Amino acid sequence: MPKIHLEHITKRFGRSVAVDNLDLVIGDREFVTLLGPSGCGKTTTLRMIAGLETPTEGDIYIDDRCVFSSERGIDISPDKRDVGFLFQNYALWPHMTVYKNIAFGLENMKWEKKRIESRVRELLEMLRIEELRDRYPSELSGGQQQRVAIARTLATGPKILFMDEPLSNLDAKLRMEMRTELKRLHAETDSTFVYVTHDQLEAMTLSSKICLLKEGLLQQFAPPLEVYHQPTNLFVADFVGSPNINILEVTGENVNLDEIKLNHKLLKLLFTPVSSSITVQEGQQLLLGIRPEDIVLSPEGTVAGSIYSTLPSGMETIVKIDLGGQILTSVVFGSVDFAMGEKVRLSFQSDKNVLFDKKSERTIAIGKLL
Ligand SMILES: Nc1ncnc2c1ncn2[C@@H]1O[C@H](COP(=O)(O)OP(=O)(O)OP(=O)(O)O)[C@@H](O)[C@H]1O
Repeated sequence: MPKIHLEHITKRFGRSVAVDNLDLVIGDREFVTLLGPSGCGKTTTLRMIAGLETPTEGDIYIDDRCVFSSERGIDISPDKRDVGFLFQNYALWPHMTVYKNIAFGLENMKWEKKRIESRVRELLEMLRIEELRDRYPSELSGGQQQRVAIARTLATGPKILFMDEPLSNLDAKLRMEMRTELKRLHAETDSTFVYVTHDQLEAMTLSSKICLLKEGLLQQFAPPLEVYHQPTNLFVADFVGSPNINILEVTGENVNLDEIKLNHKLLKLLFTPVSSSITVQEGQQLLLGIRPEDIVLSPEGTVAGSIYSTLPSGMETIVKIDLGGQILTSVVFGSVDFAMGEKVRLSFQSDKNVLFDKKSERTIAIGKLL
């Protein structure tokens, strides 16, 4: 049964459209990330589902119950939607111990003392902070405070947990650690997680599904690897992945989904159109997307290029290759070193290269280069 259902949700602030006719079905116990550049409507979407913002148009259902309908005049308040929040500023009450901070909501709900004790113990254990139970927030590190805040939010067992950039105040190492914890936590609770971030890596690693927005418009709603390998358009392909996907201009007259010309070399294409209605016209301008990790440097490579620069970082090396004026980025596992200008040969190992129509920027086919 779908847990959250958005139908034709639009939010306008004056004349500007923050969210534009959004349809979304978030399944029970999913970990959905709202992803996109600053101002694309992520927070507004999250706040509308939570009941903190009123949509201009549309309907929202939670567990088949209508919690908002612009036409029918329904608007259920946040406290009656059975949801929990975890925001960037997760301020704990400074005069309360960790135990008290977590127990507070349960005391308000008039739970019995014994039941509260066992629930708090369970959460302290789940978040691995048992030894912190009698400390005050000022005696905790940022990461520890964040764990307590998560425990406090989870205490009442909300069906949906909303998180708006909850890790953005933490340093890189702690953020990584908390990502691991959040993913583990999601598996351990029965809650559906709706998470806002502009960090594509965070979205890729955490989510069961990514909802990628641009200027209030949904670009793609799919599992992370589908977004990565089968992007619906150029924006999506470019937004996920680091280093970014390579985009090459492909000369029109050589393209009919059979062959392309790349740096004077004809390459055979084994591509499958994303829809049966797609045809490529003679002379149509196309863009070819190749992920950096799919470029293999070897003497047997089919295409010739020269080294533009080499950036080793220990675990991997980013190698920039000049291909007749177009600079290609490739990632090689481990340390390699090339001289600037050195001649190399390369081939494309993946069957997930993407062909876009240059004008509409839509994906038209995915496949292999021979
Ligand atoms: N209360 C408001 N009044 C007017 N405009 C608003 C209001 N809240 C948001 N907006 C506008 O709506 C658009 C979407 O904002 P939103 O906060 O949802 O974006 P976001 O994707 O979460 O961005 P960020 O990553 O920067 O937080 C932006 O153009 C923003 O300026």
